[in-house]
Amino acid sequence: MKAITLLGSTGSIGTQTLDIVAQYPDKFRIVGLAAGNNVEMLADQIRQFRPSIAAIAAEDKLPALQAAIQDLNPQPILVAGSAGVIEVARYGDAETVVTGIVGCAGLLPTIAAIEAGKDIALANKETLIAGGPVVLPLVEKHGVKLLPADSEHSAIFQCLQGVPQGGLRKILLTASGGAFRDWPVEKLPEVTVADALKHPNWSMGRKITVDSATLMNKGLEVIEAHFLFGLDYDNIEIVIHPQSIIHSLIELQDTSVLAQLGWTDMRLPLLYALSWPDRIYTDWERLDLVKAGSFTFREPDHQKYPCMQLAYAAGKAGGSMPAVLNAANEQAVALFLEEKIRFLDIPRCIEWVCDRHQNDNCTNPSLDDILAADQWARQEVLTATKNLATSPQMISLH
Ligand SMILES: NC(=O)c1ccc[n+]([C@@H]2O[C@H](COP(=O)([O-])OP(=O)(O)OC[C@H]3O[C@@H](n4cnc5c(N)ncnc54)[C@H](OP(=O)(O)O)[C@@H]3O)[C@@H](O)[C@H]2O)c1
Ligand SMILES: C[C@](O)(CO)[C@H](O)COP(=O)(O)O
Ligand SMILES: [Mn+2]
Repeated sequence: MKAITLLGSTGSIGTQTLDIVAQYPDKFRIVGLAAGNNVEMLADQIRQFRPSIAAIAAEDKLPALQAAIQDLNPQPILVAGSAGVIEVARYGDAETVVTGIVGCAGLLPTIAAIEAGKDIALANKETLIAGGPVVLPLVEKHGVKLLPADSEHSAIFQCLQGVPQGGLRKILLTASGGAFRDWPVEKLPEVTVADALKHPNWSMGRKITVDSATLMNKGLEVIEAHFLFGLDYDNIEIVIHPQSIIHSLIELQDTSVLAQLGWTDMRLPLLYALSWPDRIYTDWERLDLVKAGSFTFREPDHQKYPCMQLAYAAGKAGGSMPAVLNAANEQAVALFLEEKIRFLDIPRCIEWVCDRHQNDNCTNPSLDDILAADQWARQEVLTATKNLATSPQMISLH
C-alpha cells in the first residue's frame, strides 16, 4: 500500500486525488493533508481519510479546525501557516507527495518533500517553472522520482516508456485553446472573469482556468516540458486540439509519432503518477473513438495570445526569468480575478515586468534568488497596474 501526502487537498487536484484514494483503499493511504483556508472541507477530509498530520495555511483558521475534529480519537497532529504546510510535506513515512497547491506557494513545501526523500507527483507546475534550476538538482541529489501529473506531461511521460535514451526528437503539446478560442480578437478587451472561467473541456481551479484562457497555461507547460524532459525549446511545439482527447504527442528520431488519448479526466494522469510503473484497473469510462468523433488541429494564434511567446522567451532566457514570468502572471491573474485589471492587461503586465528583469536576470539562481525574483515581479505588477492608464510604454513593449 502506497503512503501518500497531499498538498492542496481541498482544490480541484486535491479532491480528485482523494477520489482515487477513496476508490482504492487497498492501494493508497493518506499520511498528510494540507490546505489553504477551506477549514470545513479539510475537517471533512481528515474525518474520512484519518491522516497522521494536517495543515491549514491560514493560521487564523487553526482553532476552527481543532474544534471541527475535536471528537476524533486518535487526533492527528494539526499545524498551521506556511511552516505547517512544509512540516506536512516532509512528515513521516509518506512515499509520495502529490503537489496540488496552486502557484509558487508550492515551491518550498515541494523542496521540503524532496529533501525528506519523497517522490513527487507533480501537478503544481509553477513550482517547476519558477524553481526548476533548484528543484531538478535536488531531485537528482536525493534520488527521488519526479512524476508528472499535468495531463500533457503525463501523456508525454507515458509515451516515453520504453523509448531509448536519445530517441526523443520533438514534443507536441496539445492545447484546447481555452475559453476564447472561438471569440474574435476584437471582443477580448471587454471579456469578464465569468467569461474567462468557462473552460470548454476541463473543470479546474480559477487561476489555471484563466491561464488556459490566456494560453499562458500552455506557455508554462512548454517550460515545464523543458525541465521535465530536457528538450530544447525549439523542439517543443504547441498545437491547438479543441477536443482535448489527444493529451500530447512525441516525435521520435525516426519520425514515428506516439500519442496518449483519453477523456478529459484528470484522475487518469493523477492515478498513473501514483501507480507508475504499474497500471491499475479502473472501471472509469473507456475511450470510444466513434463517440469522441472528429479530431481537429490548428496553429496557435500568437497575435491573439501573446502569453505563449512570452513564455518561450522567458524559458530561453533561463535563469530567474521563468520565475519572474510565473510570478508576474500569478499576480496579474489574481488582479484580473479581483476585477482590478482587464484580461488583456495580463500579458501587458507580464511583458512589462520581464522586460525590466532582462538586465538583472540571474543565470544560475539560488533558491533565495528565485524567491527574491518572485517577490520583485509581484511587486512590479502591483506598481505597474497602479499607473496602467499612465504607462503608454507598456503598450509599446511588444
Ligand atoms: N485542476 C487541474 O485539473 C490541474 C491540471 C493540471 C495541473 N494543475 C495544477 O495543479 C495546481 C493546483 O491546481 P487546482 O486547479 O487544483 O487549484 P485550486 O482548485 O485552486 O486548488 C488549490 C489548492 O491549493 C490550496 N492552497 C492555496 N494556497 C495555499 C498555500 N499557500 N498553502 C497551502 N495550500 C494552499 C488551496 O486551499 P484552499 O482551497 O483550502 O484555500 C487548494 O486546496 C496548480 O499548480 C495547477 O496548475 C491543475
Ligand atoms: C487539464 C490541463 O492539463 C491543465 O493544465 C490542460 O492543460 C488544460 O487545458 P488547456 O489545453 O491548457 O486549455
Ligand atoms: Mn495541462
